[in-house]
Amino acid sequence: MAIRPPLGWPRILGHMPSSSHPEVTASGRPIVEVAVGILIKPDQSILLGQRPEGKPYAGYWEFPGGKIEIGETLLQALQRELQEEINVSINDASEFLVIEHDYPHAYVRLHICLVSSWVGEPKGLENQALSWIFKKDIAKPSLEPILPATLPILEKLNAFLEVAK
Ligand SMILES: Nc1nc2c([nH]c(=O)n2[C@H]2C[C@H](O)[C@@H](COP(=O)(O)OP(=O)(O)OP(=O)(O)O)O2)c(=O)[nH]1
Repeated sequence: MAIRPPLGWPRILGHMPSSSHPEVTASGRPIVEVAVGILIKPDQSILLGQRPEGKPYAGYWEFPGGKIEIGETLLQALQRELQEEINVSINDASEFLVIEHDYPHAYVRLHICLVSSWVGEPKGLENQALSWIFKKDIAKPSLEPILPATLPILEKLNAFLEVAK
């Protein structure tokens, strides 16, 4: 797993990570670019959702988000995924982390964004369960199982919130 901060990237999330010729790993696997949103309330609780039936790792907890389509900016992909999955609309987000993970089903690059303001009450439009996690539980939520690449995000977020307080 590789973790790197998105230093020097435009804060407006205006870049287009997906292309018709995706980047490939050293072993030739295409890199799937994914937009991930961490909804965070003023009390610093955050939203997790359970992956719906029919997807790889169904039932695992994750942050809302999904694959970035060709020609979409990161912000556009995040706006679309949050609307489709949890019925909220957003105008802005800030990049937090980029993480890559090699799953059996795909090699993914997660563009993780913090979302502190949205319109609408989050609701699982794909029949998925949603759960708010209190700040004190972010490092080790009691929800199980959690997607392998999502666990280090929770640890990084917890460390970030500790430093930022
Ligand atoms: N949304 C999301 N995806 C994550 C997280 N952690 C993690 O490893 N992933 C992986 C799982 C998937 O391989 C990939 C997201 O793809 P997806 O299958 O959910 O995307 P999608 O909603 O566009 O799905 P579809 O159109 O193929 O049905 O990223 C996370 O916290 N949130």
